[in-house]
Amino acid sequence: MKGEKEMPAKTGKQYIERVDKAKANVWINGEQVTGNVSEHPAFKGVMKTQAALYDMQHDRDKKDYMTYISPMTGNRIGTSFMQPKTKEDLKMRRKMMQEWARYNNGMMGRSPDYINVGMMAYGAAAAMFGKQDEMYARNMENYLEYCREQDLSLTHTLINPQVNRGVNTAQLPDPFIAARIKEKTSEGVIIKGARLLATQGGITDEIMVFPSTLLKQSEEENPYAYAFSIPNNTPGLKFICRESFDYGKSNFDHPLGSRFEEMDTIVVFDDVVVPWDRVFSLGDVDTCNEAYNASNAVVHMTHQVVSKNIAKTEFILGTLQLMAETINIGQYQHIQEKISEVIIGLETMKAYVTASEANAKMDQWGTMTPEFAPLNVARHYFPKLYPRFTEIMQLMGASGLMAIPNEADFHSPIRSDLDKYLQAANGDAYSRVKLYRLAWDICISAFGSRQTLYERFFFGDPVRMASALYNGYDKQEYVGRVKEFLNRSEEVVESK
Ligand SMILES: Cc1cc2nc3c(=O)[nH]c(=O)nc-3n(C[C@H](O)[C@H](O)[C@H](O)COP(=O)(O)OP(=O)(O)OC[C@H]3O[C@@H](n4cnc5c(N)ncnc54)[C@H](O)[C@@H]3O)c2cc1C
Ligand SMILES: O=C(O)Cc1ccc(O)c(O)c1
Repeated sequence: MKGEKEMPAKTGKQYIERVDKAKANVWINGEQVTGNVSEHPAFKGVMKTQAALYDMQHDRDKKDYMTYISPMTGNRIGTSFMQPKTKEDLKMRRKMMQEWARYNNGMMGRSPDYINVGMMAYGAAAAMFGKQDEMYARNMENYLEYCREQDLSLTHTLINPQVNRGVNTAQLPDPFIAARIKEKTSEGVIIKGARLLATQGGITDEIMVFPSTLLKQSEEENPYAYAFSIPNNTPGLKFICRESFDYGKSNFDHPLGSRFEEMDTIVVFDDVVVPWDRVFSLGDVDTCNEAYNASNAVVHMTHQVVSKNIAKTEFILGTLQLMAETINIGQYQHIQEKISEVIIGLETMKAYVTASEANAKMDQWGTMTPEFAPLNVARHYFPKLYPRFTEIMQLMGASGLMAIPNEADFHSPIRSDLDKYLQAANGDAYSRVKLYRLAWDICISAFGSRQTLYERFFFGDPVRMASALYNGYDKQEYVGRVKEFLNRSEEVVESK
């Protein structure tokens, strides 16, 4: 290992300057963002938060685990890019990811560590991309190094447009609805069509365009089989945003939406030229289908997800308990039972992560890899838990979730009414409304509803994921035990 050199792990300011300077083609509310994206009302809150995450890499008290020394360059870089070699490395990486997650209360699912750990795994497993052409393996390896040493932020897009899920992509009315390979030239590969749903689309440096839901092994699927990454400002690339859930309100009024609104974007490729050195796989259905699992990217990304969900559950638990204390409902048994459900969820998530780290093993790519089974179960379980958490918040909050005048009301002539009628057993009206506005932003607002949808779907369709779990799980040992038991009881009957 070389000695420690400069520190390219970037600061928040560098993050913002880089994204602003890139001037990606982002559309929102019928208009193209032409000025600095970080000053646009839809993005400025979340970019400020993301900048704060990057600044933690430079915090004197945190930098020893938020960053590490790159064995390749001696640079001090972000820990989420680290290839773990020991169980201690995994723990350090979790500590780093949870530091970020606790800052955003688990409300930013696509903080850059999510893709960084996936990219680390793809880069470590680069050899698997080189089956058809060694160049792809080299590209993958070089790209990981580039992301890591430049501390890039990445969005990603894996899903084809939701036009007709009853047919294969190739059978849609127009073969260029789902983004596909149009042409290969000396410059690179020309891609045309669209993909969904790039969260953080307009506020990152680059986009990773990887395969998702399994492609069928057939000639007609080949143009849809590819993996590449390009800068968000590549000519022809366009991000179409949904309406923003950051309405420009204060932190008091919209405590979460004003800070953590990540945005989701539809990605359009209008004859985008992907340079050859950014192509990791092309027309190779097999490699595309196996990349996610065989590289163990799925395992490392799930390690991030579950670590993040621990922070999110802690925050839900704290909010519920504070609500119970504020209006004095903690003594009722059903309230205790409901909060216990969240405690059980929290302890379960913690146990899954602990087990995955304790049973971690070195994989074939030289990466210390958490045990997948507990993490896999956690990623199936949380989409069921989280909607229940928000339901519990509604059931405990009741009218309190609607008796939430905003900050302007507290600075108006009706203040004395608010102080009198919205006071709480434990707290004045202002702090009680502040808390209940937070609860509203968790379980009712557009921001909160999107969080619930996110937890249900962000890792794939839960129905098909459950089928994959069912089909991949070895059940025969248990079937055998039952058969053995049934036979055993017959023997007892016969011998009587
Ligand atoms: C808030 C949010 C953020 C997201 N962020 C990202 C991101 O950053 N990057 C990214 O790439 N993706 C992202 N996604 C997309 C996510 O990966 C998909 O939502 C998920 O994979 C499900 O795919 P789909 O939305 O196309 O649903 P569909 O596949 O269209 O499913 C719609 C419904 O039809 C059913 N269905 C469809 N096909 C079948 C079938 N074959 N068998 C059984 N049932 C079927 C499903 O069960 C579901 O009920 C995000 C999604 C959300 C909601
Ligand atoms: O690949 C799939 O089908 C599901 C999937 C996995 C990881 C993601 O980040 C994502 O958005 C969707």
